[in-house]
Amino acid sequence: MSVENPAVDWGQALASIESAVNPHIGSGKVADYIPALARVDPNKFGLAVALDGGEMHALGDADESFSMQSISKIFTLALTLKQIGDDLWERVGQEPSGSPFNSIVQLEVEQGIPRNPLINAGAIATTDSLVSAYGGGEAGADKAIADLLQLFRRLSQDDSIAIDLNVARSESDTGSRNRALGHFMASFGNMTNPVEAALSAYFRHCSLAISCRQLARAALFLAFDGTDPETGEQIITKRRCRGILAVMMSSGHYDNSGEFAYRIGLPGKSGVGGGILAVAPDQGTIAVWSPGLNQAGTSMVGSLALGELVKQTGWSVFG
Ligand SMILES: NC(=O)CC[C@H](N)C(=O)O
Repeated sequence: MSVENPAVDWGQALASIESAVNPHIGSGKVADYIPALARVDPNKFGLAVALDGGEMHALGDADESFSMQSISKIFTLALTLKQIGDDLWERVGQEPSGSPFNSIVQLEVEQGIPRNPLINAGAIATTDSLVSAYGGGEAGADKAIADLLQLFRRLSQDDSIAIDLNVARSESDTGSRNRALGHFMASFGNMTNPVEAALSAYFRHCSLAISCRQLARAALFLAFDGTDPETGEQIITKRRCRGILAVMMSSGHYDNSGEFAYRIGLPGKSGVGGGILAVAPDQGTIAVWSPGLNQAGTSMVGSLALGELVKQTGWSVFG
């Protein structure tokens, strides 16, 4: 669906992004329901664009690590589809929820089947499938996380990427809502592992610490039909890559997904750590980070930066 664009003048594009975001740096509200995230400096802003062939353009705090949070759900989904294939879709839907990320209301009406793999309930169910694919229980959770971490390190070409265990602990200590989602799905028979085992993997993948530069590099396979354009490694098939991008477009920002698609026109995924990953098919990936969030949990300044980037590059998939 992408269109041919003339070469982008990156010097000019980054300068326009910088002047568009500067007056707004610090706006929005830092997530505080996970105490470890509340301590992050709201004035941070970083952006990185990764292109085919290793070309990279960056701005601001692009080398500083932040908490990946729900952006990790994309990589968990990719690895789960690789491990168990389309069986996943028997227990998780593909429809937008129109509800907040941690909502429980639809689950009762829809018999414990979460709307999509990017809301918390759907990501917990997906993680549960992944844990089972690695043998199940706490040992399966540890193996799944070890493999996911290894995938990140390989894709970002950086072995220093790690899980921030303080954030993971903080999430677990305040994780009543996610536990409720897990047990509620279990009551409908939609959990295969003990809820705590699935959650221990879920909290850990949400707590991966990563920089914009590392994230943009790691996600590049999503812009090139599931294959890392530099190494040639196929991470997922073209068909599944297309499916993941479709789910990102329709559900990547919860009840803010429609507005994001309207304004930016790229498949994306936000996290309450203030990161947003956006994918421009056949062009490249963009990772942006600024901790202040809007009501739906999407970075305010990050989304402004993406709006300006699309204006400068013409990268919207809608032409
Ligand atoms: N939207 C998000 O980034 C939410 C992820 C967070 N780890 C949670 O479970 O609540």
